[in-house]
Amino acid sequence: MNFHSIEDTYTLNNGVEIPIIGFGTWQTPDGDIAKHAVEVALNAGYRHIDTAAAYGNEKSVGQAIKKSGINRHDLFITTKLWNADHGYQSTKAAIDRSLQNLKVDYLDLYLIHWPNPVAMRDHWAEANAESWRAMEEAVQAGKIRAIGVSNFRKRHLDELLKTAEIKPVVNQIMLNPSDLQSDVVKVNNKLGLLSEAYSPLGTGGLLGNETVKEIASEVGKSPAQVLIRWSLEHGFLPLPKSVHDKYIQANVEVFDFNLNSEQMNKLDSLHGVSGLATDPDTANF
Ligand SMILES: NC(=O)C1=CN([C@@H]2O[C@H](COP(=O)(O)OP(=O)(O)OC[C@H]3O[C@@H](n4cnc5c(N)ncnc54)[C@H](OP(=O)(O)O)[C@@H]3O)[C@@H](O)[C@H]2O)C=CC1
Ligand SMILES: O=C1CO[C@H](CO)[C@@H](O)[C@@H]1O
Repeated sequence: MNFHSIEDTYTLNNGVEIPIIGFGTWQTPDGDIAKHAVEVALNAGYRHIDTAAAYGNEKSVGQAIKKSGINRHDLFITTKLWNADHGYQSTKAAIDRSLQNLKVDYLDLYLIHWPNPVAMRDHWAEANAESWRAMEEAVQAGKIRAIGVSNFRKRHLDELLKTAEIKPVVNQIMLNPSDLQSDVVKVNNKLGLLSEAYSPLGTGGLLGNETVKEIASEVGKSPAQVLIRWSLEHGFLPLPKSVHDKYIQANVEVFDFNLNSEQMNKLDSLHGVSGLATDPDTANF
């Protein structure tokens, strides 16, 4: 893939442009830490922030965005519907709550966080369909520009598409050399969904891997930069998270090198070294 800068975008299947790297915020504590991290990210050139109601930091993300003075239209903000809020009425309320927390008039992308919460296990398909209907209405009302899913597998997508009038644009899944999830990526591609790569660094667990370190020294970059570049080379959209200024900055300095096919193959063969994606049908939340 031929990317040149953090300003490059992918085009979603509804025509909306999405910046090719998003700033992750899971486990970024609400308050000063989240505000500072987002501020540093925006200064470093990130324009795409990935948060979720479940991360508990939407308010701080919103405050940092406001303080930055960056034009709202130059930002891309994603948040997600938490498991407790599935269903038509609850989803409507959850969307309004996220808008209120973030202090924005619209969201760029809103995702169903998990397809099969424990509390919905006997009626997950109906719950997703109802949540989706509320999300579609929010699109019609101008509250959301694009809607998508996260942690969905083929069966969840097939069910959703039976009733969806607006097609999902994104499936955000765990994607890194430890789990390529080729079956899910294949389905995403077939359906025209962009694969967003969460935990691109294996939540930090891949950074000490010998193969990753060896390739990092071959190309003169850090392990994190190699993993983020790996994601882009695959056509995924990586969402690296950090609360440290120097890492936040370094994680977007990935446009001055490439990985050759031998290096990509070596990384692709690291299956399981840092765990596998959680099965959404048995996940305990
Ligand atoms: N939809 C979903 O279900 C999920 C979505 N996500 C999204 O994806 C994002 C990223 O995934 P996440 O699992 O958080 O983790 P990442 O794979 O992005 O790894 C983050 C970890 O790596 C460390 N780190 C980051 N950059 C560097 C660097 N350059 N050098 C050394 N260490 C570094 C961070 O430390 P430190 O912060 O201390 O700097 C942190 O411990 C999330 O924040 C969230 O937005 C994640 C999980 C599930
Ligand atoms: O985004 C996420 C971060 O971690 C959570 C677990 O604690 C997940 O539920 C969720 O997918």
